[in-house]
Amino acid sequence: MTAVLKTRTGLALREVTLTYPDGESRLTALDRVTLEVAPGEFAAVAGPSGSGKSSLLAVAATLLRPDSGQVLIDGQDAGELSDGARTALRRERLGIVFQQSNLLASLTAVEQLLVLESVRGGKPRAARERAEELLASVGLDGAKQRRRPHQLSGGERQRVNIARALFGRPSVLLVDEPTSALDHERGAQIVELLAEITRTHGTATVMVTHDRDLLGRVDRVLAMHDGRLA
Ligand SMILES: Nc1ncnc2c1ncn2[C@@H]1O[C@H](COP(=O)(O)OP(=O)(O)OP(=O)(O)O)[C@@H](O)[C@H]1O
Repeated sequence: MTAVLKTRTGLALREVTLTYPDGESRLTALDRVTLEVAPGEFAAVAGPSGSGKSSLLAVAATLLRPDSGQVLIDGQDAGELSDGARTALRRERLGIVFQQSNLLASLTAVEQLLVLESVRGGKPRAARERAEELLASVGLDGAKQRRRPHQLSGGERQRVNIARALFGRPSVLLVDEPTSALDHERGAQIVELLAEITRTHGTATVMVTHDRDLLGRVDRVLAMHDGRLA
């Protein structure tokens, strides 16, 4: 597989404000949020329910356009791109792990990764090897790589999600509540895995969580309250 050379500077949000319609007025979900996460840095955004954590992730993922402010991925201002260019930026530079596992029920673990490659049009054999290596690196090997989602545990499904997010060699890895469906020990293992991935893959990683017990392994904790970062 030809590696795409990427200039990596990570993620930056500058004075980002996001509002939602709220009856006659608007609700401010993000209030002038500024944040930088460097390559190889593991940051957590923690805060109570409704404080704006998922909104922050959606804006960083370029899935929601802020009312004002800038979102920069490896220095590229997402707001200045066409829809097509923004989709390409997302595909080439972002890895996103959503709260709900959105694995496809009919596909095996390894196929969950390969389905992305069929979209990208790379070489099938190299892609399969890379998919198998990535799954092994997140702790799924052998027969488990050939299982479908319902034949895997919640923690194993989350590992497939993470491997899938890494498949496109993202610069920025965005992870929403990765441990919400897991017990404490398995949750801690997933956070440990994300810390290791951040180091070995050099991603700028942002994990959203409301579980303060899981913050021991991160480099930086950003506290979110009422749409603001402390
Ligand atoms: N699509 C929407 N339309 C209107 N208001 C919304 C929408 N999505 C979120 N909100 C509101 O924006 C605020 C921030 O929500 P957000 O989901 O970002 O918080 P959160 O910190 O992720 O919460 P949780 O931990 O419960 O997932 C909340 O007041 C929420 O009710």
